[in-house]
Amino acid sequence: MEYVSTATGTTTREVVTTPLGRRRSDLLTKLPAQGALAWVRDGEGLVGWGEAARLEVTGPGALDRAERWFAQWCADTRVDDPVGLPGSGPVLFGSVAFDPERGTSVFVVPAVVLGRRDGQTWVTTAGDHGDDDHEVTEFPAQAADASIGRLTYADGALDAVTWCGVVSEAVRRIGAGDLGKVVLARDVLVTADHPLDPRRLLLRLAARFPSCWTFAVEGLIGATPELLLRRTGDQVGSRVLAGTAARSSDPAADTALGAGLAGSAKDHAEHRYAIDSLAASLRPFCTDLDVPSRPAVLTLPNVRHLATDVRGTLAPDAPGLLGLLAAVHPTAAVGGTPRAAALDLIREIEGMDRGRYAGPVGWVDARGDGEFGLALRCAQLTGGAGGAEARLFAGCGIVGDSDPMAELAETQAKLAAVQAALQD
Ligand SMILES: C=C(O[C@H]1C=CC=C(C(=O)O)[C@@H]1O)C(=O)O
Repeated sequence: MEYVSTATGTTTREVVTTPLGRRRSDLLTKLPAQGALAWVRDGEGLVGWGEAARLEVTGPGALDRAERWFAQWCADTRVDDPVGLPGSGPVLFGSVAFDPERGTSVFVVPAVVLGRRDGQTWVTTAGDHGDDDHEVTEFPAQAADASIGRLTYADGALDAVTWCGVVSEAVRRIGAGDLGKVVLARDVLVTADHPLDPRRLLLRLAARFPSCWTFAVEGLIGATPELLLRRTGDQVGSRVLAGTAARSSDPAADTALGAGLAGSAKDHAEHRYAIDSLAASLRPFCTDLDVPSRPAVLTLPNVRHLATDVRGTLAPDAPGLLGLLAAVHPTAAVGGTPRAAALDLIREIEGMDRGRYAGPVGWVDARGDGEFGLALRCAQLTGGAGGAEARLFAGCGIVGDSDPMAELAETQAKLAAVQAALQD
């Protein structure tokens, strides 16, 4: 497909997608260490680097502004895209602040994108970049096995005991009838002996969590099991998670933990809030929305979750993907119910700036197709270029019968996803 903008009549930029046939090499090994952008699941997806365009945005209407900005960028660009698949042609990577009105959301159109879908691989180049930007470097996959030495952990905003006190306060507020559910998170700080190469972390996360979406945008790196919204044409989908159980290395105990989750009234209540919030905010934009009545159990190496896959058909006048994200985020998987009361309580008692943790992260293309997950099970690399520091995050849904110690243990099980990928 090729189209030339007539919006300005002066097309100066060009985006060219070139098919590369059926290749099997690992997309993540092609990334440079600096400015790595990634959205990969089970060997397919997109990786990008370099910046043809960039937008940092904060304040009311941040996502709608980003949507208009990318639409204009595409309208002013000559596109040559013979591949014509979701993710080919111009692509915008985004990492949205948990609170887009107060935090900064980052959007990047990469200079180079390598994509793979249904076994087909392509490369897209954007803007007036020299050949150097298009050169594909190779991070040796074995380098992911290299040690980064000792890791030292420190408390983030709150120590564990204080955080349990915050959970108790939330339980009290829920008991008092102020709200039904709130998600509370904590952070821990980690310092390594050697620089934290994002590619090492990405490769290790992708290998351990092939069913999760391994992502990187602006130093926020993780493998999330939760898909907030996928749009393909007029089809929209979401994988809603809430309700968690730990795993055990003892098979009988592990089976019992899984059965306990499947039968847990507390976890089903937590899950229901998340499903209802997504369905209520998405339904007005859909001609039909299929919400299964009972969740499935999703098993990951470190935890199990209650999971529901929601599917719908968008109405012809539905907003674009970024506009839809603005409508549905935050669901009660990361915020709470009622939404406004939960966000107020988070601001009042959580004691931490979430930044882009628990915000939407993913990509959208010029057709409006794209995928955004929730930035969970992630680390924000904080040490700058060649840095060896990171901030890790985990949160839990709190309902009326939550036990603070059990919630602390749940954050530890969730943090273990990134910790295991960092460690030797
Ligand atoms: C907020 C997080 O998880 C959410 C997603 C799945 C299960 C959750 C839970 O059971 O509490 C949380 O809602 C996190 O991992 O930081």
